[in-house]
Amino acid sequence: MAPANQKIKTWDETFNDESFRQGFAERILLNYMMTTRWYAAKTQKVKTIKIEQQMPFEMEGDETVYFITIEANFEAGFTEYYFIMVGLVDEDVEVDKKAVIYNLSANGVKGQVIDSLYYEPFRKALYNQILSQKPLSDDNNKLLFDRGRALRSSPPYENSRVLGFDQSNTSIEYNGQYFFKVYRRLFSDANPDLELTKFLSEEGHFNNSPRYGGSVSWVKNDFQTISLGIMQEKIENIGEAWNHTVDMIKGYFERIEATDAPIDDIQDVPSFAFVSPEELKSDFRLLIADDVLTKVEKMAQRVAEMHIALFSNRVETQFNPIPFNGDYTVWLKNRIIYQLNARFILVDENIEKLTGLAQEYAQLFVNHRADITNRFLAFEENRLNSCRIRIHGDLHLGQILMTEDDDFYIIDYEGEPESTIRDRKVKQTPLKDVAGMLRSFHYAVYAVIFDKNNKFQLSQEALFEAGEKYYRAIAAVFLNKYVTTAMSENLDIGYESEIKYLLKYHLLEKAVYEIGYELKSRPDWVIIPLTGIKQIFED
Ligand SMILES: Nc1ncnc2c1ncn2[C@@H]1O[C@H](COP(=O)(O)OP(=O)(O)O)[C@@H](O)[C@H]1O
Ligand SMILES: O=P(O)(O)O[C@H]1O[C@H](CO)[C@@H](O[C@H]2O[C@H](CO)[C@@H](O)[C@H](O)[C@H]2O)[C@H](O)[C@H]1O
Repeated sequence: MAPANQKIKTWDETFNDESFRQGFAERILLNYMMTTRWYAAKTQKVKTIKIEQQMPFEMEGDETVYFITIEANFEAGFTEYYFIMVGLVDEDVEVDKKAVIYNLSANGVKGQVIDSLYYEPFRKALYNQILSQKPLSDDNNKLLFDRGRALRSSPPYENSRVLGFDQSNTSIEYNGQYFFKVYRRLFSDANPDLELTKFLSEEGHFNNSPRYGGSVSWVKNDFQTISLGIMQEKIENIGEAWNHTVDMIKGYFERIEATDAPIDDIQDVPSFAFVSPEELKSDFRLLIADDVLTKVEKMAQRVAEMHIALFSNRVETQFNPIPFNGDYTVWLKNRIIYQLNARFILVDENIEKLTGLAQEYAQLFVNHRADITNRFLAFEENRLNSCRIRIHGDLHLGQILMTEDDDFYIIDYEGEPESTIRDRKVKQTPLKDVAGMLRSFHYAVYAVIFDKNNKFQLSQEALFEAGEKYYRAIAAVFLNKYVTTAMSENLDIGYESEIKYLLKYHLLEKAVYEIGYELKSRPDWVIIPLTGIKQIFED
């Protein structure tokens, strides 16, 4: 085996050889990326691929890991950027199979080229670099390491592990207490997740979002800073609010069945009402369960507090609240109409593959094309006095972690996956997030009804009726608590009619977005947003 320093030299020379890097990107990296969860463009044909930027990171013992960005141009005419840290380890170093990109054999040196996140000594070095905040730079680029509030006391490195649930990102747990999310797909700007997590933690003093622990960013030039990863406090939790809500809804249907409660007699709360739990009839409260209402109120309170924090900076243009105006209206309508037209095409292409109720509702959606389009085009900013702020942008029950003491933490501020980075940062009404939450409760009701593993005695018609009553009651309790909390801190969301107007708008917008998301990622679920749209039109 070659001596260690020769190995290092060979790796450095090899990696800095332009023709090696080109072949590596085209023949090796692309194949490797196809095996990962985070490479989003698996179905797209790549036209060209290259290592766009690289920055060496020297570890103890002179081992070099390269931070690289990969530029992939697709035949369909778009470009995506990805991020990976690659290093060379000896053949006998045991690493997770998932991490091995390639077995290198060059100039008598053999080793494994790996995704270094899976290499503990590298994770440790990365952690220490964040604590030290020492930048790395060369002639063209700079990598910045920032340490935030959660790591202010510089807790020494103890241990780390790659967490199993990587999707679009890869997450590392440090010292059992910190959560480091590495962004795999890069935007040509700071990631909203980083901007908002840092703001809420360091400035907004919102306690129910993970405290900001630090970040790694690539500064390309004076105008472009690209987020590579964010360190944050790990929230001890008992799972996403989604799973708990689904269980709560199952409990509701089971109680109806167990008590033979006539569904017609269940209280009918009007759509978009603001109702406190005490205003619900006691027999309905028993069916829903009081602790469920308490949890719904707590979630509403936390969402309102997040918005109050995001509303708190009146000075910095990045965060200050602003009014509705013509530019926003043009942007909003263009974006929605573009998305809507794409949805009609997508539904049309898929309608024959759908069956039963899903096909029936998809046909209804297509038949309502003019009506839906007109609702979006009717947006009128002149009647709006409330403000726009930076918002979460993709809020739903899966973005809320529940704790053992029945509290809730809001995570993942990356925004809607389909939107461009610019669109994700446009200030919008906070009621868009509220609409996201209401859609999520509606989703949960129908996810329970359509889940074939649930063997309810009630007919589907009865489940729909009971489910809609449940949804309207939960939505009313959520809205009541949200609005009361928001108003107590003068969060400018407008008065009742404006609130309802904006909510209706964004509920429809969200459901249209969801049709596309479901048809592309889990077509069996498209029935849920289609039911949502039908319901919105019946209201
Ligand atoms: N700060 C945190 N503390 C604990 N768990 C977290 C934290 N942030 C994220 N998670 C866990 O990681 C999962 C994925 O995180 P998320 O931010 O939604 O990443 P992605 O955008 O890749 O889906 C969450 O559902 C949650 O279980
Ligand atoms: O969490 P992501 O940012 O990846 O959001 C995407 O995936 C979500 C599903 O995981 C999707 O949310 C939709 O399904 C949820 C239940 O699984 C439901 O709670 C949401 O209301 C519904 O929108 C989200 O739309 C998508 O952007």
